[in-house]
Amino acid sequence: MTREAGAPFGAAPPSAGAAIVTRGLTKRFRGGQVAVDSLDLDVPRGSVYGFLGPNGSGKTTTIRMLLGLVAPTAGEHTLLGLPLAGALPRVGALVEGPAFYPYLSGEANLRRFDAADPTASGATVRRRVGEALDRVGLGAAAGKRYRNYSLGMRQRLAIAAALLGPRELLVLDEPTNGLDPQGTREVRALVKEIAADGTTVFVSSHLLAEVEQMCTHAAIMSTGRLVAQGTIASLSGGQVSRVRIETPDPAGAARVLAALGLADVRATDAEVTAELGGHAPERVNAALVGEGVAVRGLSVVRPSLEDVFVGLTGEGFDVDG
Ligand SMILES: Nc1ncnc2c1ncn2[C@@H]1O[C@H](COP(=O)(O)OP(=O)(O)OP(=O)(O)O)[C@@H](O)[C@H]1O
Repeated sequence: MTREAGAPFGAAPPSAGAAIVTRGLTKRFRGGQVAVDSLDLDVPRGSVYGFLGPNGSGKTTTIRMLLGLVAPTAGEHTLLGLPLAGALPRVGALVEGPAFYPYLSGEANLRRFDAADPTASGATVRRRVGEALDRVGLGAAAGKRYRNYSLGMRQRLAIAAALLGPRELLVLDEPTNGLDPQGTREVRALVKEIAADGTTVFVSSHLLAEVEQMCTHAAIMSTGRLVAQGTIASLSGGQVSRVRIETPDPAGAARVLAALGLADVRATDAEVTAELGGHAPERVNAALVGEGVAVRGLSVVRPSLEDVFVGLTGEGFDVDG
């Protein structure tokens, strides 16, 4: 690939508003295993971008390449439209969380953490630590010892450590992993708050439901390859919605749906489903009732990211969380 003067890449120029762009990003470990295979990511600014894939699909390796912690075998990337060195001061990251001292307070831990950063100014540390603690909702617990923090508070402190400077992009590797349900809720809410303040958040997860709840966009990884990316709505919209009718008269309902022109009508003992297509559910209901078919329930089943993932890869997925 030839590099044009002034342009980060010679081919497929990234959009101006991109927070992260990768082109052909590849990592092959010694021994020949390809952990990440020619990855082309486009992460828009302002998005909460879910980087979704089962364990071992290459998420952590990608994040480590994005942050310069491991060298790519091939490919290129920019953060905030800049090469890595220029961008990193504006990027906060949580990868394999920082180790905190259990006997020190949250505030003292952040001060120690900040002191280890040669680019951080000692003159502003008090203010920056205070602001980071407030931002993650730990202002009132700043003086409490770390060992007395709940799991959610510990993870929020780790995120505070990533927010000790002004950040335009926050990269979080599986931030809810190992948390209890309360901690998980706290971290998800915090991610949304940080994004609402205008920071782009790139967050990896192996949990589909989590990405659907928390993110505006997603990329789906499978064994090192990107199988889809886009807004959550566009990813789910690639598959068709179905209407489901609960009825004591499935045969009658199936006839009405077929007569209306709905495709793929399937009847069981107590319900009928069909592809909704462009039909309005209320009209389907009216037609059924008009034809004397008793309707106990009518619902529209929208495809989830799980359906998309299974359709694209044939693999199952963790759906809890
Ligand atoms: N240093 C390494 N040397 C050799 N292989 C590695 C190394 N690091 C990761 N791998 C392999 O690369 C593949 C991708 O791993 P990676 O950790 O990036 O996946 P992941 O999606 O983040 O999964 P997890 O959530 O389990 O960390 C895996 O098969 C892993 O075993």
